Amino acid sequence: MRVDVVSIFPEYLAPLDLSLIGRARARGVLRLAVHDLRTWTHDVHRTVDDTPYGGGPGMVMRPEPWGEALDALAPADAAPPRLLVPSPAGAPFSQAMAHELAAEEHLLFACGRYEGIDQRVLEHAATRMPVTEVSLGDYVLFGGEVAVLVILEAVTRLLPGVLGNAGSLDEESHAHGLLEAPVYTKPPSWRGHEVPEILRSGDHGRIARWRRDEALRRTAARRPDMLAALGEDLDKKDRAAL
Ligand SMILES: Nc1c(O)cccc1[N+](=O)[O-]
Repeated sequence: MRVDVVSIFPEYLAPLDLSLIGRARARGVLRLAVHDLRTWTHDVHRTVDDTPYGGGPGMVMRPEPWGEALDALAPADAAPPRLLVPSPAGAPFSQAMAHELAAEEHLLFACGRYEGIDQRVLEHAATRMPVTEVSLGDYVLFGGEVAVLVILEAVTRLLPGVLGNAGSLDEESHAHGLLEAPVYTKPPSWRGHEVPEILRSGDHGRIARWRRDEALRRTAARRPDMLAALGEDLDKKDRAAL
């Protein structure tokens, strides 16, 4: 997978050199490049923003640098990337979207700052590539860079060969519409708290049932919306756990 990220703060994306993402890049599973939007400015001050039409607080990111950046990173003679614009006005990011993005050949992230990017940039881009505004949640950040780190971590870990133990993808939260069950390790007793006996029984069938029941109970308590979405997918044993 090829990923390009455009930002006025490229150093914000430095964590993408670390850990599993760093290793995925070193192994060529992920070809990632971070670009400074100011590369595509031509004035002495390398201006990327201006005052908003219609008045109001703050500044808006100018269309010209973005237009040239997208022209350079998504040339007309190449297969178009999927443009992702982190924004509080975007579609909610989810594990399902992470799987969808993990299947893409080329992702192009545009990190907005200030009050956002001139809307015409997204309109023009949509004439030649898929454009998705995506939101991490209903709160306000300084810009899109932090969202890119979150999205890229969720996507990269789904790429073949990135996780040492691909099986861990099966039981984690949101993998099957439920929150994951609690986890324990040694020692069996710690500060008066014991590991549930079932987990030390060696009975893998009962352990799997216990984990499913705990996941159901957690999801019912913390995310009833997720449980409701499962609806008919719950069987009699599942319903007995609730
Ligand atoms: N919430 C927010 C923002 O305020 C700015 C950029 C991106 C996001 N977001 O992805 O949620």
